[in-house]
Amino acid sequence: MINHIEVLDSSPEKPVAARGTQIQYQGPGSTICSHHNLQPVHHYPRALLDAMEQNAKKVTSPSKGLLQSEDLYQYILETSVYPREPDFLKELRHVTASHPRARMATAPDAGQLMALLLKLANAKKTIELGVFTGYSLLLTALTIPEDGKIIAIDVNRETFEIGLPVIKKAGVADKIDFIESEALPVLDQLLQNPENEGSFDFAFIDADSVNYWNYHERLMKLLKIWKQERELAIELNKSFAADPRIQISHASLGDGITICRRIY
Ligand SMILES: C[S@@+](CC[C@H](N)C(=O)[O-])C[C@H]1O[C@@H](n2cnc3c(N)ncnc32)[C@H](O)[C@@H]1O
Repeated sequence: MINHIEVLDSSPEKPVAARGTQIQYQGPGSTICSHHNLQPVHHYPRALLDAMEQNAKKVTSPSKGLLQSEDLYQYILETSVYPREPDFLKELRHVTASHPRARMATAPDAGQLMALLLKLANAKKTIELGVFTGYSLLLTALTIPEDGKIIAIDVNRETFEIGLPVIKKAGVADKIDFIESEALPVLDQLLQNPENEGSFDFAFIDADSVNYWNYHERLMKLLKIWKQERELAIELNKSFAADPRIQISHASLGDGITICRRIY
């Protein structure tokens, strides 16, 4: 069962003090996160750094992902990603393409995964650190429900404004509270209000990698703690029992199986 999700973008193209990606999954009451481990680059073996450089060269435009072959990456984009990419996101991607730092934008294949995680987490209240022109922000806004909210923080409002017309056209600008600021003080300010503790369903961290650990520590307080599976199961069983639209059989098999038949 996935609860809140913290996603940290760990592209090696970012101006970072560390390289390497750690992906972590914890079971029930879970957190999924990937982040740079905080070792300076020179702590890595030379051979590993050389291999990383070779990989970076092999993957050309758009040079996202860790695939060894550009053809394979293109195949994935063309087969599974572009056909399902919402038109407003395509438009935002094209608007961003001429920007000299266009490569900072979330890649569409990463976006596809992020949309899935947002849905799996049933995310409604989210926070994003590092907006750039807004690809991941628009994706989040399109994915969360009508009454969902996103706090989006970036030091640079100018780049946010490049994508803003598309966000407005998509009709999701009302879900976004953009804050032009360094991310850390905003997180600290959010933590001043106890109501914000444990209130966010999803966080996307895509700003300055040197601060990822600082962000992570604060987000551990801001993100929701998911109820344990047992509590959820008890609540769910109560709701099933009270739901007149279904006929149920709660069988004492294993640790319990409920079979529902829709009758209304
Ligand atoms: C990789 S880009 C974000 C890409 C974006 N998520 C997207 O999908 O296009 C990183 C952004 O982080 C912002 N940034 C860098 N340091 C920051 C900080 N300390 N606080 C807030 N934003 C920061 C930069 O201005 C830049 O727009």
